[in-house]
Amino acid sequence: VDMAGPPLIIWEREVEQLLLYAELVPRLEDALGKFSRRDNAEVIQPVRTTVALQKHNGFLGVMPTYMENDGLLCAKFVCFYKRELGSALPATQATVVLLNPQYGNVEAVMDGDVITGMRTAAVSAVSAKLLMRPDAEVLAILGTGKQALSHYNVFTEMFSFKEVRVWSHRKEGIERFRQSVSGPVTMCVSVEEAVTGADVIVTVTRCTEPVLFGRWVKPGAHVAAVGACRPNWREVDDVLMKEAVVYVDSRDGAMTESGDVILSGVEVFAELGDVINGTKPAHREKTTVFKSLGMAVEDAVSAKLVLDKWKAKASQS
Ligand SMILES: NC(=O)C1=CN([C@@H]2O[C@H](COP(=O)(O)OP(=O)(O)OC[C@H]3O[C@@H](n4cnc5c(N)ncnc54)[C@H](O)[C@@H]3O)[C@@H](O)[C@H]2O)C=CC1
Ligand SMILES: O=C([O-])C1=[NH+]CCC1
Repeated sequence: VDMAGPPLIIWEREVEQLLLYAELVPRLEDALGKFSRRDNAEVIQPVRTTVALQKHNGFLGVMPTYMENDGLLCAKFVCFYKRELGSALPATQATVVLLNPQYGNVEAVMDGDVITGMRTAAVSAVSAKLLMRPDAEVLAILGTGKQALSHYNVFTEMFSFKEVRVWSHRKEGIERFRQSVSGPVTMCVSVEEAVTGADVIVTVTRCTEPVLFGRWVKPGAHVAAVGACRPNWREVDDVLMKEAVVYVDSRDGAMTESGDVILSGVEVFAELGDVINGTKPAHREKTTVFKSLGMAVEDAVSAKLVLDKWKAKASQS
């Protein structure tokens, strides 16, 4: 172990080349299951600490975790901002740090943007795998940013939808999105048009007020709600939250950070990890919402996968 040397630096392009959904998804399922077992000897993951960046209308989120049996000590620093509508600046910026749990030195510093994009989308895909109806045909994505793109990629890789619809508040956004994906998309000018009759709906906007309303959602649909990560931000309305069986990544995270959960007053039915562990049922036939906030264990197993693959590649050359 090189405790004195500088950490490895692995940046965006390399992370992009090394991370594959097919390898990431099973590791994320394992991490979600471990987290929900609440065994402190296995996983420690406190709710992330957020520091307000008042002048810049944003927050720094610090997301540490220790996964003892995996020998993983990791922290992500993620800044996220409430941007003006149409701002070209990114909504989030992230860096992941892997430490040696025995010695405490930093082993690797990695770009966290690709990891955040891919692990968030892959976890939403896991929620769909568990909670959507088996005959799901239509996917609707609200938003056309980074998360929209990663969600499109993993959902079309894992499932075969007959139609993928995309909505954004700006036409240019949808056009750009259409040009950056390899498969077909139906461009929608209104949210209602995009979600009516959809079997799976992904909300990946920067909205702080509801953009998806329950009255438009087909009974039995599955919604992965990914934006709105502050206790006073919303992306979906009370009608949808109350109609749905609500699943989350972390109960404590949702009760601390999710405006959609806190302000609608709904009861969280289960964590995704509970379903993976077989301790809570998957209500596929009902309308379901998976409220995602993002967890450190997801970043940790993603970063470990990147590091392992980086090392394997380095030893070959
Ligand atoms: N649950 C999780 O683990 C994570 C959640 N997020 C959240 O996901 C959301 C999307 O993130 P990115 O794709 O990186 O952002 P982005 O900035 O790349 O894309 C945001 C999208 O929202 C649209 N948008 C912006 N303001 C809007 C408004 N007022 N109404 C409707 N649409 C609006 C933009 O046109 C764009 O299509 C953010 O809220 C972010 O905080 C991000 C990372 C992880
Ligand atoms: O988990 C994550 O990286 C984030 N969740 C909300 C903004 C960033």
